[in-house]
Amino acid sequence: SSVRAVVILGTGDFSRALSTRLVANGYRVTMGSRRPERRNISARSPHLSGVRVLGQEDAVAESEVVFLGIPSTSVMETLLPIKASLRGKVLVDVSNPEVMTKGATVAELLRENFPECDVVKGFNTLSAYSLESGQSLGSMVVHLASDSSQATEKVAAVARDIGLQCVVRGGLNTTRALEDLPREAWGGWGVPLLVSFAVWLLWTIYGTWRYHIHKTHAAERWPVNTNNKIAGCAAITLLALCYLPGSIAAIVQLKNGSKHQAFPRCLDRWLKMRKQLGLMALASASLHCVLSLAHISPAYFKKWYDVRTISIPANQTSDMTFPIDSRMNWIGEVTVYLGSIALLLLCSQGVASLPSVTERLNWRRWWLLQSVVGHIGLLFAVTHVAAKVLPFIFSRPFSTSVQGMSFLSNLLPSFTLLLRICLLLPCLGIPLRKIRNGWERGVDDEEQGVVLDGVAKEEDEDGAVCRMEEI
Ligand SMILES: NC(=O)C1=CN([C@@H]2O[C@H](COP(=O)(O)OP(=O)(O)OC[C@H]3O[C@@H](n4cnc5c(N)ncnc54)[C@H](OP(=O)(O)O)[C@@H]3O)[C@@H](O)[C@H]2O)C=CC1
Ligand SMILES: [Cu+2]
Repeated sequence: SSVRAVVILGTGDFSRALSTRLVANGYRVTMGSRRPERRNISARSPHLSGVRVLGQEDAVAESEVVFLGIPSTSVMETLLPIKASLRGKVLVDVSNPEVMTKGATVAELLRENFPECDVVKGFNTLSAYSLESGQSLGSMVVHLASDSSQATEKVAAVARDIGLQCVVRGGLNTTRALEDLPREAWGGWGVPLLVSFAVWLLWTIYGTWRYHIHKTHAAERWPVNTNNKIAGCAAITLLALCYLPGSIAAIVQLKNGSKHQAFPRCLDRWLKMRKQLGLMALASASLHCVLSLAHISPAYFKKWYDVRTISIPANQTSDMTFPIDSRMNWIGEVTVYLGSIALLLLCSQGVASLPSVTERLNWRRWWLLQSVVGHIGLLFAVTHVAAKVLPFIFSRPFSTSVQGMSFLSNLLPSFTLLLRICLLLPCLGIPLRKIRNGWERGVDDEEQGVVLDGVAKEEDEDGAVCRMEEI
């Protein structure tokens, strides 16, 4: 069914944005207003020419599909007086309540009060701004909920006509969840942000104590010099926190002798936070890189440079020029190199985590990027920090090295890496693969039909879905 005419009640931001898209796609749009004579919509924008504004009751006669672009609080007072003329219409509730309300949603109230109408809830997750200006409309998704599949299809057809994708969510009893969607402002970022903040705070406190109280560096070195160390430590800590839970999950599976048991709740939540933790690691590493570039010089990184000294004879009488060039020594070069590669690999992770890229990766490439490239990135990061510590570890008291931020910050990442290497050893790696191919301890092997030499059948491999805990 192709509805080529649409009615929109209200002349506000949402109504005008939706009209712009509809008009551009050849729809005849009629708006319903409380004061139609004062709403010269077609004069407001050249994109809205041809849009007619009528009184609310007159407007609804123009199409079967009526979008309710009015505040949720005035939906009932607007519609009840014109109930008779709404008979048989499809009412599209786009509202997001200003305040959280308990009890029935607007859509549910509409169903109750307008039994002769079909009610569809949707479009509320869009913003008027993106609707009006969105260039890549293909990636914009509308969620629809309704008790009537015909009504849903009519609204979905309109949405598809203006370049939107539709997700059908179910009946009107799911509208509460739909209204909560835009409210989930943190969208899975709440806990990871808190964790990142805690990691940063910890290193800030330690770094400030270490350099400005214990070592008496001048306070003016705090913003760049000290913060650079803090950012580096935070980055590698967050990176470790991103890859540690995958290995812990593997250990849990080995211990259970099965992959069919649920992980402990906290591990499960930790596994789901990895993307966000990885992105926070990337942000911290980028800051570390910028700050490093800002002050990389022999004055700050003595140990990384061949420092040239000149001696002037005491009885010098005439002017002399001394060319001084301080090149980086091999420690400096290697450290910067390893750090740069680590950042590069981390960036590739960041790009791969963009939804538009993730959607286009098949599971195998995704696994390669997230797990293989990710662990190589961790390896580079760990060796980058180790290159700062190891060359000097014997030339100064061990207790001094241990207190250093580089040494401390590398403990957890090294442990994470070591754990992963252990899991690659045949004695653990082979049982783990068997478990991930479905083998269970304590179940008759013949009954399971799993390849027992531990090498998964290659044909199984490509058909399988990516297993989250493998990363
Ligand atoms: N703006 C956005 O980004 C989005 C908005 N929505 C939803 O769309 C609906 C409209 O939002 P939006 O366009 O931003 O709001 P606006 O305040 O910009 O517009 C609301 C319009 O509703 C009409 N209206 C009818 N009755 C009343 C009343 N009692 N009080 C005030 N206005 C009334 C008015 O038109 P007139 O004066 O001509 O009668 C007014 O222009 C809301 O339910 C909102 O939750 C959903 C997704 C995104
Ligand atoms: Cu570094």
